[in-house]
Amino acid sequence: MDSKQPLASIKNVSVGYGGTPVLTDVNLDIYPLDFIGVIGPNGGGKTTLSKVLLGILKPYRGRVLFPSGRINIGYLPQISRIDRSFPITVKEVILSGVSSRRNWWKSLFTKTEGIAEKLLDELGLEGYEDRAIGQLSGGQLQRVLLARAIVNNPQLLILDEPNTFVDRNFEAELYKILERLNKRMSIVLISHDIGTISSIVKTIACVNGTLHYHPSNELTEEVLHIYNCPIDLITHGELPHRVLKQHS
Ligand SMILES: Nc1ncnc2c1ncn2[C@@H]1O[C@H](COP(=O)(O)OP(=O)(O)OP(=O)(O)O)[C@@H](O)[C@H]1O
Repeated sequence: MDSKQPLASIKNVSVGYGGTPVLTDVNLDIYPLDFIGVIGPNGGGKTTLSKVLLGILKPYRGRVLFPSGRINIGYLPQISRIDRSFPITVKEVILSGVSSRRNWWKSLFTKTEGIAEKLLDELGLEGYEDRAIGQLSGGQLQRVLLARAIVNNPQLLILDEPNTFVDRNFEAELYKILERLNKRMSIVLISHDIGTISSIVKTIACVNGTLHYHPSNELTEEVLHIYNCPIDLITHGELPHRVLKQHS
């Protein structure tokens, strides 16, 4: 694949809800094997950015282009949006991702046998395929949702706050998994946890009504100020710790 050609290209996009823009004049190119951390204050438009990439929201102005042709995009939604009482097994959740971007008749003839088990092995959840999702811990459910997001072997994986509700151990494991996946797919990682993500992402986008792209993973207070990205960086010991400013 030509790494000079973006997989996805957001061009001068303005988008929002009910005619009111949330994001204005956004530009972003996503290249093969990019790993972009998306940060910004609550309500700044991070999830809206992912919806416009996924084609769920249509821009008021501008366009989202896929210069190298149509691509598969995997999506890990915020876990808080998942109804855990829904009676569905781990395997059913993972396989529900298989047909979502294919024609129904194609999916009927696609060999799915063993795919869920293979992904569960890869993510350290072997033997969990027949469990109901209500019987999983937050970290286990995140892994299952990640398996669903990558079941189509996407070129681009978008994760919306995957570190919410997970403990520190799983968080470290998740980042290792993402580093491994990044060898075969581009990743867009939305997170409040700027201190931690800045050590694994390659570049950063600050989203706060518009988007400022920072072509490295090093962020200082000064850079955040220039980008008008109201996030405080506070250092605790070795790991930079972060606190988001409240809505004004
Ligand atoms: N379906 C919707 N209808 C109307 N307004 C919405 C809808 N979804 C989001 N919004 C509004 O759009 C703005 C941006 O929301 P979005 O979820 O993109 O922000 P975010 O940066 O992801 O926030 P957070 O960090 O809290 O997840 C917010 O003001 C939100 O209230």
